[in-house]
Amino acid sequence: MTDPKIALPKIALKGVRKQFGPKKVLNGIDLEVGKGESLVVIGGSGTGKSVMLKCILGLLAPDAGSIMVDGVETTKLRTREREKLLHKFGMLFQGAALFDSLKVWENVAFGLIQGEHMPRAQAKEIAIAKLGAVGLSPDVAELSPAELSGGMQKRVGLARAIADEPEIIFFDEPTTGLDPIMADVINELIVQCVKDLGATAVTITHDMASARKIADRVAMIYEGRIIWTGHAGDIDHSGNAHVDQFVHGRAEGPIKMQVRAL
Ligand SMILES: Nc1ncnc2c1ncn2[C@@H]1O[C@H](COP(=O)(O)OP(=O)(O)OP(=O)(O)O)[C@@H](O)[C@H]1O
Repeated sequence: MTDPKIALPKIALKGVRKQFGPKKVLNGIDLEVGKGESLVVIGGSGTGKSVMLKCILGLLAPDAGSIMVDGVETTKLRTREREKLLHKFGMLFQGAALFDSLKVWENVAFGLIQGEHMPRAQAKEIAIAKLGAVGLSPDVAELSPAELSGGMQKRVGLARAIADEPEIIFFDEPTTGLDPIMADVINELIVQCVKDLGATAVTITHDMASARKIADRVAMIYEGRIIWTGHAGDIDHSGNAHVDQFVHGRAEGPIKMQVRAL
């Protein structure tokens, strides 16, 4: 008999809804991410990609629906259980979100020292090793984030995201603000780090070059629902007019952009 756990998705969302006042942002999200899979979520600005990630992390409570991680329902967890769950996650935020008051290595080691109460010397050793994994030399460890270029800051953010060797990593717009070559370097590092860790990855991005490089599978969100999922190699012949328009960046098509300020 096969073990049912083998087929268990790492993350499974079913009927997830979230609205702010009258504004319905998530309208019944159904999505599964397999263990060790790299899923890229694409979709226009303001379609709810970040809200979806925040719901998975428990930073926002969905109004309805189920979110399972490793087969465990997470929407009703108590604080302590949620803290335990959060140890499974690493996150690379849009804009890297580093603390300028801390040195680079202290940023990387932040979760190890604060979350796991690891001694500073040991955490520093790990931080320097993780900086090495993203191509930064030990002398960078002593600098302040303000002294680094945008690409280097992203590398530091990536080193921080992997420092704790998380099972799941979220990447929120990892290439925003980078030139195309540095974006490609970051994409390659993401692929390498995720592979080395054997982690499950969920990336949200508008950058199709990044999606093509990072994704095993792509999901498109539109009007609060996942309207298409498919293998990364299928995005150019998805058979879905919304995906086609987005992937090729056409102004004309079924997706109507809000051009006036709200
Ligand atoms: N805490 C909040 N309170 C009220 N509205 C919110 C809140 N968080 C998000 N929203 C709204 O939800 C909608 C979706 O936001 P979200 O940040 O998820 O979009 P996104 O798809 O990640 O966009 P982008 O690609 O531009 O980052 C937006 O209209 C936003 O204003």
